[in-house]
Amino acid sequence: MSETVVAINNANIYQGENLVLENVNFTISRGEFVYLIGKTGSGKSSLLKTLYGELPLKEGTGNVVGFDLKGMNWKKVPFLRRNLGVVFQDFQLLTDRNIYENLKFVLQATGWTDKRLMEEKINDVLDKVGLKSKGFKMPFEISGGEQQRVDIARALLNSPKLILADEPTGNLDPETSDEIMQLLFRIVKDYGTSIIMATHDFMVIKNYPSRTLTTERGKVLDSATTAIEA
Ligand SMILES: Nc1ncnc2c1ncn2[C@@H]1O[C@H](COP(=O)(O)OP(=O)(O)OP(=O)(O)O)[C@@H](O)[C@H]1O
Repeated sequence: MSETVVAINNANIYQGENLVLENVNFTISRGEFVYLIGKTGSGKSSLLKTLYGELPLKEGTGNVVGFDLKGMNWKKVPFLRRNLGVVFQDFQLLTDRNIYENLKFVLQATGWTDKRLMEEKINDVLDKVGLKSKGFKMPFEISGGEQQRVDIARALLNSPKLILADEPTGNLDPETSDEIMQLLFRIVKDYGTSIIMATHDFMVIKNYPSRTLTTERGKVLDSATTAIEA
């Protein structure tokens, strides 16, 4: 039996008083890559926000990397986040320091203190994303694709079992998107990380087919259990 990293059962997802998604049910196993697609405003971000504790789960049950979402105390949310990697399209690096120092800043903010361990970890994640020799570069000295790689490196810092990626190829040209997709699929294969990636990029889905969750008319359809067109 493979390890379950996300289990959502009979969940209703709200934005304030508004019900956005109803009766959501899905599980994701270790090492699965799952797309999250759907029209603008159909609830993708709301679902991702629920998974990383930004929106409370009011109805139904949810477990993400061992954390119970239902009734989660806000004090626990940082611990959940430390066990997740989050990648956004509009991620901004701190412009006053190089890439290495940007990553060190994140480690320190999540409780790391040992200098040698931090150095090892930063070199490790930069190596994983193919930027080992670029740690000394300032943010303005690297390309959009490299910035996205740094964001993925940042997401890997705390060795998460699950990465949530919201449109990670949204601002990239097709060739650079392709490189980012290869990197994400390699992370899944090599480290058994699970990834949920929200996207509008159908070229990417065509070139890298995988299980797909679709938000549509207040429901989440799952290609693993429903016959839907991706
Ligand atoms: N902070 C908020 N407060 C109130 N309503 C919100 C908020 N954010 C989103 N909504 C509403 O919730 C619904 C779902 O929005 P959501 O952002 O989850 O959609 P989405 O599928 O991620 O869209 P996009 O593809 O544009 O990112 C929409 O009706 C939206 O207007």
